[in-house]
Amino acid sequence: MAAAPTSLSLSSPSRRSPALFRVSHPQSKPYFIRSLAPPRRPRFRAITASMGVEAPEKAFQGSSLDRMENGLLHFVKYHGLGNDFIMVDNRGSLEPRVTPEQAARLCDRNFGIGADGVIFAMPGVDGTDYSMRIFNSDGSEPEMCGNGIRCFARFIAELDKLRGPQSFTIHTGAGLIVPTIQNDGKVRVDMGKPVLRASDVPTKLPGNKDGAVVGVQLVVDGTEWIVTCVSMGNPHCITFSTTECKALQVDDLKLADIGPKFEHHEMFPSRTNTEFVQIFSRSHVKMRVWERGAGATLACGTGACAVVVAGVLEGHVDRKCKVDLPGGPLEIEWEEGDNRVYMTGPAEVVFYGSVLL
Ligand SMILES: N[C@@H](CCC[C@H](N)C(=O)O)C(=O)O
Repeated sequence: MAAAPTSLSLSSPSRRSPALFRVSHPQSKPYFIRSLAPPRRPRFRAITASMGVEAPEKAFQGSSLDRMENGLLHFVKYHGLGNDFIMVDNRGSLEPRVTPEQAARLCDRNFGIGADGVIFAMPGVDGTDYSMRIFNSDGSEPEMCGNGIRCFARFIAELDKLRGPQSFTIHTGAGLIVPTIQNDGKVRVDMGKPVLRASDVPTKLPGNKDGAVVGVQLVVDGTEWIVTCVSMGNPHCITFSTTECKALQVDDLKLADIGPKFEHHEMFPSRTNTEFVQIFSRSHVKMRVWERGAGATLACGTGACAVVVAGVLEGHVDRKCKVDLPGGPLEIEWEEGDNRVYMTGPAEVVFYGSVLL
């Protein structure tokens, strides 16, 4: 990303969203610099603010970028089924280069880059290849992120210039996670064993099945929802039905109304992610998610895993199941032999950029 640009073009001008500048150089792949919205927040400035859009070639002749290099954070924006992340190369330190407050500003879709979270690629600990930490778009720090870890694997492969199938051991807040980049570019992840004991999820709902909360009633906003609680390192509350409606039609839900009421419900001391699920068959479901700390997202990998675990426990689905999310499908398998959950899905680069913190 340090290569001197030879051309600059505006690719998506818009009044509300930040402009993307496509930067080309003969020796490198094209990359993008995102010009942020006018600097209403003083510590978060647009690096291209002084560059005239009308005369980009001239603006780039000078050393304005060089002079700004010190305060710049280089990043790559990735997404997994539309669940999008600002990926930061943090391999030099176990201390994130961005504070939770800065992360929330970077994730802002109007005043920042726009993302569901900021992910840091850090040195490994306890013999692992790498460590992953993540801040949600509200600045809170979750233990794990399923779509994020697929992006993480592709990001690491890109940083280390690795081609073809690769496996990594990643230390996360949810323990050891192992993503494998397949020949087709998709990433299959060993997501570990689901945690079901109520106090470990955590939920204050009383366990009704070997300490797990499976298909119990929870009143939210005056409706009796039937819920199952699963942790994939991070907490999930999954619902397929209410006492009045045996089969949810998820497109009918007012997610922005009901989602926060689950997230902040007193039964979830660490807040919760919530998945609303519609069953098509024993091997195919559709879900919408309200994420803790990020709101409605287009996909949630840990959520899709938790949905299949909950679906098996409630007797709705088989252990191998396709989960449709607003951003696309994930293949999930909860293996009987080792009790581990495996997730397979895509991870893609969106653009490369730099921003002044
Ligand atoms: N989108 C993620 C989950 C990110 C963390 C979540 N918001 C939480 O706070 O637990 C995924 O793909 O798993």
